[in-house]
Amino acid sequence: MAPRVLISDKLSDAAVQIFKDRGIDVDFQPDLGKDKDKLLSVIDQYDGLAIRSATKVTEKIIAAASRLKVIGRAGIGVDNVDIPKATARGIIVMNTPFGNAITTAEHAIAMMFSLARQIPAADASTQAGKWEKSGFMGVEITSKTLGLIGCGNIGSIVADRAIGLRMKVVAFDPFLTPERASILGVEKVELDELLRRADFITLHTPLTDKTRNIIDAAAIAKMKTGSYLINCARGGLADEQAVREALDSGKLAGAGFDVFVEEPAKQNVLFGAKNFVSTPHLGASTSEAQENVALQVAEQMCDYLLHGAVSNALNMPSISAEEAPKLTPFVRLAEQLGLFAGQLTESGIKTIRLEYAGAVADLNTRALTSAALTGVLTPLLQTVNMVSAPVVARERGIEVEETRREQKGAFETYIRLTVVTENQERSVAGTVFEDGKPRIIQVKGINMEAELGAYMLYITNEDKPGFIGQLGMELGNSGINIATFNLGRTAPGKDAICLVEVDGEVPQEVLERLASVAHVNQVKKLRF
Ligand SMILES: NC(=O)c1ccc[n+]([C@@H]2O[C@H](COP(=O)([O-])OP(=O)(O)OC[C@H]3O[C@@H](n4cnc5c(N)ncnc54)[C@H](O)[C@@H]3O)[C@@H](O)[C@H]2O)c1
Ligand SMILES: O=C(O)[C@H](O)COP(=O)(O)O
Repeated sequence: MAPRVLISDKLSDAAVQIFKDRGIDVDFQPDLGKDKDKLLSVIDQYDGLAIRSATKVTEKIIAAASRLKVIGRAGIGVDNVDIPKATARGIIVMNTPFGNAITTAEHAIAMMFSLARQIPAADASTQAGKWEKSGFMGVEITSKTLGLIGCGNIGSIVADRAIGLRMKVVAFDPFLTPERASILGVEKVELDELLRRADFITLHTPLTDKTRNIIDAAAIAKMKTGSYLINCARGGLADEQAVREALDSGKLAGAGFDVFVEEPAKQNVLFGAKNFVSTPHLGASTSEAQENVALQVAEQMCDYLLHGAVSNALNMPSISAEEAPKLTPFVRLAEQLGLFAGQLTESGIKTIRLEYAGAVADLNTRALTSAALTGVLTPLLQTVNMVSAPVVARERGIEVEETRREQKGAFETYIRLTVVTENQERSVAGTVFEDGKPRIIQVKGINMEAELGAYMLYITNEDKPGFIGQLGMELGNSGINIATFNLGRTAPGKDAICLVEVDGEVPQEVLERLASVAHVNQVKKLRF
């Protein structure tokens, strides 16, 4: 059955066409996202949800989204999605981090000019027939200092445009390296210095616990009298009440906001203040940007739903469409190794170690580790997947170690997974053969070569004559057909491991009989 996608926000038609062209069943309901109850009642019918900022993907929506695999945000900000809850449910959340960056940067620059020349107020006055030529004295932008708070994708485009306008640009961004600042031509400064020096301040950070109210009354007090504030990033970065007071007192000569604490902002403390310019979250609203983000989100969602390729996910390592076919058999192998070890593990896991040797070490090992963790954790928690497994492991205090090394030993490439518990350390290694099928090549240091079928028996025994015959007889007498049989041992007469693929479920009483066969130490059934 084709995957089903719901578009619940106003996205360009280009997205609908892409979903259709790629064989995905798509419902385009641009206003549905605003109706929480309606969304809640239909969300269980979809594998994918494409949104902008109007759809709020809350914990409740996620809990009801029993089929949902991917949430695609046609845009940048994902503060309308409960990412931890989506991650816990194994739902990928992806965005389009660059598609509307230029457009939003241009909006910030437009705000700056609007404020400097009071264009909206002058327009209203002129069209009202007042011709107040002396009432709208402006300021020049050339040679003024622009203070960027946040110098990522959008902030750096704003910097580039401002430098082109002959402004001096200073930036506060703890993650901006001096090298990057120098490439951009901006001066990296601390926040207090920025507040003190800037004539125009523009906000370009996400809304986090650290950035909420980054411009509050105390910050405004440090700003130059007569400076200007622009917020085209997120409502809540500036304290709206404090900004209103600063506009009223003249501390701020103007403020331009595209975003508000509460949206849609039908009423706001800032409305009506002198030289306050506002737009209704239009930062990304150009036809170019909307086409970009719609195309990109639709392509990304299709790639994931149809091929497992992951790009721009916020809660999962990327897997490109090119690497997905190469990676897929190793993902399967990593998961099988994890399932193998997970089913044999009965006490609390302290550490999971992954060793990638040979060519596999050059693949996307973060994705492979996520797959291996999924396998280990699945016997404990049925609902875990590649998105949620790393988080679940971290929450449970499991240490995950990854090493990569040159090829060593008989196989060109392999993955070894070791599970360390309170009581023991158990390792299992595997590779992918030419036929693309995963094989187990070593269990607890014992070499073998086994394909894993749906029903397996894992038997540890002493290597003594007659064991195989007796095992075969017990299974035969119980009507259980052996599909494949693989043996390995440390040395003749010593510890041995037997992996048997059978054609169906092995009942408990048969397991007990097998466990009582001479020289058998342990019998376990495994499912793959
Ligand atoms: N108005 C709109 O329509 C619109 C459109 C697109 C994006 N946005 C918003 O613009 C903002 C910036 O987007 P972006 O694509 O540039 O994001 P980005 O992740 O590329 O850049 C954000 C920058 O903020 C910096 N940062 C994080 N915490 C900080 C802190 N405490 N102090 C200073 N800097 C900090 C980061 O290091 C990063 O460089 C986001 O909030 C996004 O949601 C708004
Ligand atoms: O984060 C974003 O991409 C912007 O806020 C744009 O939001 P919108 O897609 O709802 O216009």
